[in-house]
Amino acid sequence: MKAISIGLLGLGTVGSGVVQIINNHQDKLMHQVGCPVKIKKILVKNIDKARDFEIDRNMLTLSADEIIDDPEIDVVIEVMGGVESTKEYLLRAIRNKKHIITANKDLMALYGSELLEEATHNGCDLFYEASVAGGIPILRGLVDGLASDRITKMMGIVNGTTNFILTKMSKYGSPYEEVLTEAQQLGYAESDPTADVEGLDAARKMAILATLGFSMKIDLSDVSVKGITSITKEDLDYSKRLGYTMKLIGIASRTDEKVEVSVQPTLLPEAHPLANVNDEYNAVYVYGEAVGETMFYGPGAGSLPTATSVVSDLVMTMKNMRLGVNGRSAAAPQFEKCLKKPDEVYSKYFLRLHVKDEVGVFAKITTLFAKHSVSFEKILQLPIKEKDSAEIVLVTHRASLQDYENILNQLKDNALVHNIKSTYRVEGDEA
Ligand SMILES: NC(=O)C1=CN([C@@H]2O[C@H](COP(=O)(O)OP(=O)(O)OC[C@H]3O[C@@H](n4cnc5c(N)ncnc54)[C@H](OP(=O)(O)O)[C@@H]3O)[C@@H](O)[C@H]2O)C=CC1
Ligand SMILES: N[C@@H](CC=O)C(=O)O
Repeated sequence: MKAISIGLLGLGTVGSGVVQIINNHQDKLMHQVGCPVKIKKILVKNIDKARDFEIDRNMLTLSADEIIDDPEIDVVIEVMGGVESTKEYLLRAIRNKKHIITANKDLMALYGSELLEEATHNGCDLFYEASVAGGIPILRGLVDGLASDRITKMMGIVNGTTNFILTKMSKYGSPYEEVLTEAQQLGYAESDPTADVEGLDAARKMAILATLGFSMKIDLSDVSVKGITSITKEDLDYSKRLGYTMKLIGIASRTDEKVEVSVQPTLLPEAHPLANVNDEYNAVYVYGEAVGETMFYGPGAGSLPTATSVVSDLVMTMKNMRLGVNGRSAAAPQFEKCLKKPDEVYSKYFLRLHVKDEVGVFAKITTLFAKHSVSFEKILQLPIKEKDSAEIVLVTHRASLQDYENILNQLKDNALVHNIKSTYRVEGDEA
């Protein structure tokens, strides 16, 4: 019985997990697909690098061509990262009739449709389950499990690194830099962690989720993004005091055929299930018109969890090979994209202001909000050390983004306001 031959691009955090699962689960794979699975070659950047697991050095190569042009290799697994040259490697591999499995959300968010089209054209599979939420089978859940439903909203934590950082900062008061280093050491962060902390990694995942969930081509540039770098200890303390937990939340919502996709630090009521998703764990709520509310939960990053998704894609590809039905992993988007305008996006907002400490200031601020029909759900007014200043911390009732941005602009120009310290979205009381 001929073994399925794999070429692996990358042997880092995810790649080493893939090797481990394929080697340790041979019996299970054999049972699932009816033939052995063998990794033939592995592309790395540095052959002499010390690795904390055993690997036959003869399997390692510095030349991608040895994998892409090898006619014996059936499936290319890409876990090296990068965009432009990685895209060229995968396009060439597809044209050489190799099936592709990738964990690369940077690539899929930017060039997913082009790669999927090329794969379909060449009768090849292209699966990318690990690109969103690591070990959680969310893409298959959307595309297969909820295939019969109309998805209206997806909301969740889709970046393990930032969830790890926010958990440690708010629960234990750990310093940001220290926890980021820990997340890097644990293999959760991207090679350049800026993508994690600036929200870009989560935005790529939300673009992929929204494209699949809404059958609409959502581009990365359609996602509004704010990361966690400006969150302060004071913000976390005030959030707690008001009964909230801060999380980096991605939302993709659709009303009629208009959509909003965003990633931003968000306050959730402490009892909200997403508020209790901690460390590197991810969770995504998916609301369907027929099914109602579903929640997908699990490890969002790390070697073996992510590799589990990669190898599950491999099993799917091999089953398709046995049935002779490869090349059907892409479904063309069904709907035209129409993004919501700021006056169609509604939320509550947390706002922290430093104002002049004088009689009547609070009433004047309230009046400014009231002019835009925005009222407050919670409010704290506190003296601060700075001379002549007071701090106001408030949470609004639901308001349109347009109204809220107009209010912020007026506050910036108001002589009573010394400083707008921070503002965050507040979610979680309604679907
Ligand atoms: N880490 C995680 O938890 C998750 C990661 N992902 C995605 O999986 C992919 C891999 O991530 P991860 O394993 O963490 O990354 P690592 O940095 O740990 O590993 C990258 C691997 O690719 C090799 N490599 C990188 N660039 C090149 C190049 N130009 N030529 C040849 N080899 C190269 C490296 O070689 P060498 O070993 O010699 O340095 C290394 O083995 C990324 O797309 C990431 O976004 C997805 C979900 C979760
Ligand atoms: N850096 C990513 C890895 C998985 O996609 C994360 O932290 O979620």
